[in-house]
Amino acid sequence: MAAENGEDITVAVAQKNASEVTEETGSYPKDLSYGVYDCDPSSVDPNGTIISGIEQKPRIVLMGLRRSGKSSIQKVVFHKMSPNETLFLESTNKVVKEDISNSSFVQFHIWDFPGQIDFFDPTFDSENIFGGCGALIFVIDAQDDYMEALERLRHTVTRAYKINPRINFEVFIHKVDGLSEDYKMDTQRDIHQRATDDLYDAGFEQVHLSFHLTSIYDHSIFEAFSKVVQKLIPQLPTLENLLNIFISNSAIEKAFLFDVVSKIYIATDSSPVDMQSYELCCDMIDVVIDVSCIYGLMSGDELAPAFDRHSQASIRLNNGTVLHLREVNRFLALVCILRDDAMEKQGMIDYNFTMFRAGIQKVFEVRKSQNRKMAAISFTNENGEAAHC
Ligand SMILES: Nc1nc2c(ncn2[C@@H]2O[C@H](COP(=O)(O)OP(=O)(O)OP(=O)(O)O)[C@@H](O)[C@H]2O)c(=O)[nH]1
Repeated sequence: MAAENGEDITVAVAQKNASEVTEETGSYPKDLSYGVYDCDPSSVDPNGTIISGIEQKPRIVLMGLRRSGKSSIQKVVFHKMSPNETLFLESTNKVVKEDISNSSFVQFHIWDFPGQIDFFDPTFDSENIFGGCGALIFVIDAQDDYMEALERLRHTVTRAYKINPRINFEVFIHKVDGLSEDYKMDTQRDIHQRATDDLYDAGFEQVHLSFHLTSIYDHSIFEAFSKVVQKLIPQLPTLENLLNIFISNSAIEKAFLFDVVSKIYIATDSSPVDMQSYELCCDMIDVVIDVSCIYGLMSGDELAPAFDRHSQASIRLNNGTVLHLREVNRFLALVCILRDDAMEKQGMIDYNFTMFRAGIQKVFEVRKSQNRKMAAISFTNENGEAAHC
């Protein structure tokens, strides 16, 4: 098989029942998600049990001027829409609320707001919208004049901050595919400077904005979304720590923990992320799923998932690098980049991976039991009477 850059690669995909499968670890149950974000009395019963289906998930709000690209981002990242198809998307004229949780580990609600939303409209319930918001993504079209967008950004951020100072404010400087490298950097610097100056002048110098250069035509939008989602995962430092321990003991150069469906990485080790490595790992997931769909399913088994507990693959590039993928649970895959010679110690990698996987399972079990306890406490005060959060 030939890679885009002309490198020859060999693909070895271990499928169901393949003899190379070294250990049987089983998949985690679906409810080992990253947990309840805010304690909402309506989402737990008086016994403290989280009522399935209405579990409170982090909310991500997408805002920005009309045609800035909000709906396209959502469709490309979570619905596998091809970027060219977004040309035919109609303008959104009401809030579109979506629950991203059907088949993925990355679970949250995403609210896509129409471009010209009027904050003074009595139907715009700021308290409710910003009150339960985990991240506010403000999309700015970098190919357009952005002065109006900056004005709207200041207005949105100040209003949201007054209601909920815990919101993570993320600015997507979007559609940068049309800009040269130099112009991209200049635009980012300019937008950064103006946005922070505006907030300073408005007396909100304590508000922190994060900036991301994005485009739906490359992996930058997935990378930016990964960073947004990671901030909403309370267990992130533990996951990073586990990854650090795993790679340093297995002679691995870089490891990403991916949500397979969205290709968002929910954690990586502490070495810097370079876009090329991230793109390679994303492409590897596509290859594994495609090969699994074609050759991995047994006849009469068409409805079986392409990604399951036996999924693992190694792709050897001709520059001495190997990409190695392992299933962690039904939704998560570990994708590692390592040197060819490190693969000689496959037994050690397998053993460390089993430990890593068990560690991850424990992290989510602890989180789950903590959530249950919190929910129970919120329903009984010290006199044993029913109380509210
Ligand atoms: N070049 C380029 N065009 C993009 C990008 N993202 C979105 N677009 C285009 O921008 C246009 C507007 O996209 P939408 O997603 O409808 O914008 P929106 O912000 O949801 O618009 P409203 O619903 O009116 O608020 C579409 O034609 C998209 O194809 C990008 O990264 N690069």
